[in-house]
Amino acid sequence: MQTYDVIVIGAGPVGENVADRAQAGGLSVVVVESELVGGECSYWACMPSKAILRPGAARSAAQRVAGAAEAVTGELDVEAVLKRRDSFVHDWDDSSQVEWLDGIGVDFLRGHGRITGPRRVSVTAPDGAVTELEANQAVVVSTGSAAVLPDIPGLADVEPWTSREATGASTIPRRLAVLGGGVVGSEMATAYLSFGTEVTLISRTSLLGRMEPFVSDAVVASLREGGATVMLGRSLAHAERNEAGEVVLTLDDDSVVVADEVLVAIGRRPRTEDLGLETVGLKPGSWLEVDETLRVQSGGHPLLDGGWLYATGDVNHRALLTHQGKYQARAAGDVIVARAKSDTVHSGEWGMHAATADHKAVTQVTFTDPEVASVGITAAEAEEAGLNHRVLDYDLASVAGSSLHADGYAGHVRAIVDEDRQVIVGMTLVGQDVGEMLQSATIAIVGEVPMERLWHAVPAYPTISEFWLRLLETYGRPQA
Ligand SMILES: Cc1cc2nc3c(=O)[nH]c(=O)nc-3n(C[C@H](O)[C@H](O)[C@H](O)COP(=O)(O)OP(=O)(O)OC[C@H]3O[C@@H](n4cnc5c(N)ncnc54)[C@H](O)[C@@H]3O)c2cc1C
Ligand SMILES: NC(=O)c1ccc[n+]([C@@H]2O[C@H](COP(=O)([O-])OP(=O)(O)OC[C@H]3O[C@@H](n4cnc5c(N)ncnc54)[C@H](O)[C@@H]3O)[C@@H](O)[C@H]2O)c1
Repeated sequence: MQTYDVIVIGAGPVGENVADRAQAGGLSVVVVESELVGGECSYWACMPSKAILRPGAARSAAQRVAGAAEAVTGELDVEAVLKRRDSFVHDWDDSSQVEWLDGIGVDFLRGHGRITGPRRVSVTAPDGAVTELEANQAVVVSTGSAAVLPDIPGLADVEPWTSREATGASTIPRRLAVLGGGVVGSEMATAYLSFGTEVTLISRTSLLGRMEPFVSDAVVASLREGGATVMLGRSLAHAERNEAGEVVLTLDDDSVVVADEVLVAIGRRPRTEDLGLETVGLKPGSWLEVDETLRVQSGGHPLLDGGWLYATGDVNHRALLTHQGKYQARAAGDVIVARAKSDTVHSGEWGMHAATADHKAVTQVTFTDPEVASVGITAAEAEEAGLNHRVLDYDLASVAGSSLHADGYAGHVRAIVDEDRQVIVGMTLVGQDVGEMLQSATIAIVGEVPMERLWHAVPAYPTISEFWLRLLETYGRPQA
């Protein structure tokens, strides 16, 4: 039995950050990882997906500026794109990340971690060796999530791609069908379209359905303009591979889509099935519900007494995004230290040990073309919450900076204002390169900057950020 103050199961971006904060606070920490240190994000998600999206975005950006367009006339060099992707994923080798853990004084065990009882974890190494661990202070579950594969007749037999195969491909199919119009489906449709693949995107609903409605309209229009077939309001009924090796998908209206591969991107499930949750009164395979300090809700179960179990990142289902998970990790690592030292815990709204932004200011950039950037709530969510609010809309094409940025720039911004407090509580932008403008809205929301004060935050001319001024003009000058 080896004893540490903190045991972290899962060394994705989130687990790594919990370990870093707890260690920096003077606690002894061990991290357990069954695959690669760096997790899904580094090797099969954020980094490779953005690496394969960026060349298409760079080409389109040049093609939208007369003068530059004439200099960019060819197709993407897909081999070079994939080579650049491989450099971002370090050829799926995590030695630099393992070295980093070592450098910060965190111990590392490669193997599958399972909880065996209160504060106890058993680790089975790839060679079958078992190490038993005990935590003085906390066990933190940061095991992330995996792609959901629906139980649709024939689908498993066609060996569908998940996001792992889509982001890690070494050869590009001529035809790709994409099932699911969420973030993964929309981004991968965009990337493969840029490679010259014939893309068919099948979605039950509009695309990126939880966002403002104008988002789907813009992304669907641009995918179609780029040559993709986008089928909305359709689901998959049956799949098979024919003798020629093609994937034949039959949809609910009996229409048929034929492709070389099918990517299934219909959401995520928590990686908690084989984690020993049953040994502490929790349900295997469930998301781990946490309080504001990321401590797993005990539901009164005596085995969780003392609040020793934490869950950070995708596995707690608060916001399945790397940056939100890392934000939780900083709070969790610090609060474990505070509790260990009997220091004050700041768990109130916006306290340093509370993950308040998970409810009020989740940020997300979807790297479709046009990009989508969102923070806080949508108009529909404000309505649902019964908030006294006002919706401000502005056409980004009418901003001087955007017309300089790209010929025929198309885009839209919507802000949601809490009228009782006169502060912005949500913003969504669609348009080329809007991702880099999101942080200004995030600061306005988290800082609860009054509309009246925002008039003094003067955007530089001629930048796209002048949309701020246009939104304020739409809202109206403060009355004397
Ligand atoms: C295609 C795709 C693109 C994405 N792009 C973005 C993006 O651009 N921006 C963004 O913010 N988010 C993006 N995401 C989401 C992002 O990948 C996740 O939110 C993030 O990886 C969550 O981090 P995590 O540390 O919680 O989990 P993970 O990254 O999943 O890491 C969990 C780790 O735990 C390990 N593990 C699991 N079970 C055990 C066990 N029992 N014992 C030991 N180890 C275990 C796993 O091997 C894994 O390494 C994307 C997701 C996908 C699928
Ligand atoms: N740029 C980014 O920030 C980024 C990129 C990729 C992924 N991610 C994260 O990864 C997570 C997973 O992405 P995702 O796209 O897999 O999930 P998602 O939840 O974004 O979208 C899943 C889509 O599939 C649909 N769907 C569900 N069941 C279906 C079924 N049986 N048949 C057809 N459609 C079905 C849903 O209606 C939804 O539109 C997201 O929550 C996101 O936060 C983020």
